[in-house]
Amino acid sequence: MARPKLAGGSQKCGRPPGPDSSLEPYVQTRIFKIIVIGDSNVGKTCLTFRFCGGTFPDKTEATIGVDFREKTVEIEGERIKVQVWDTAGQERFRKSMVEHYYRNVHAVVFVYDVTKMTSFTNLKTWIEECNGHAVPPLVPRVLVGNKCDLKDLIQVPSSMALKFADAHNMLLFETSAKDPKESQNVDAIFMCLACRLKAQRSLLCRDLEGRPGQPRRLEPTHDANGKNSCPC
Ligand SMILES: Nc1nc2c(ncn2[C@@H]2O[C@H](COP(=O)(O)OP(=O)(O)OP(=O)(O)O)[C@@H](O)[C@H]2O)c(=O)[nH]1
Ligand SMILES: [Mg+2]
Repeated sequence: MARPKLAGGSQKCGRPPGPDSSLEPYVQTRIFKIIVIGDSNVGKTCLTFRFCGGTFPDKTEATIGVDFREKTVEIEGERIKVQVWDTAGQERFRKSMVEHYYRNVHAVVFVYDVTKMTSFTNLKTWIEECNGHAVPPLVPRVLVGNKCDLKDLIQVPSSMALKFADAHNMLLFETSAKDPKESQNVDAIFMCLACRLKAQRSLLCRDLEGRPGQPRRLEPTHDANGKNSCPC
């Protein structure tokens, strides 16, 4: 079984101390660890394939343990490595790995299959598992209904999914890993999370840089036009 390369610990602000402060700033690529969770067969592997590789795989097999995929994206001039953990949906292929999934996670994507009601009702179990691993409330979560291309087979109405997403403070994306016309929508899932994380971590850095004993205030980041820089 693949041993996970553990992410985290590399999100430093500023630059390391150096002998010559006139040198170019040392640029460290930040890594955001995003885990993709949900029942077996909902399309987690295909969604991560679509985002990281831009294609829909001809054939997939049940994921064993975890598969890692990566994509480097640029947000407001900063290169960020999005490290996607494609987890196993089948209990027997995930049980020894669960602790690794949640350790130092930065964001969580919950996936269900819009053509399979049980994959939607099982979401509460996945959320319980996530909560049981003490994932901090600041870690953003999104809900993804996959296989929207199978229009005649839809069992989970959008209204029901939206209500659930609202109740759990998540954004909802309904999409298809298979339909190439949906590829931007698939990208948006991960880009939205990366933008949020970047914004959050800028606040955190600014907060940590505050002088000890000084009052600290967290404010949203804005671009040059004064707009909030997150697209979602
Ligand atoms: N029609 C359609 N089929 C899809 C879509 N996404 C995935 N599939 C199919 O669904 C099946 C399961 O996809 P996977 O991505 O392997 O599912 P998984 O969630 O990774 O499953 P586990 O690894 O067992 O947890 C495959 O036959 C895919 O071809 C989609 O958007 N539309
Ligand atoms: Mg898989």
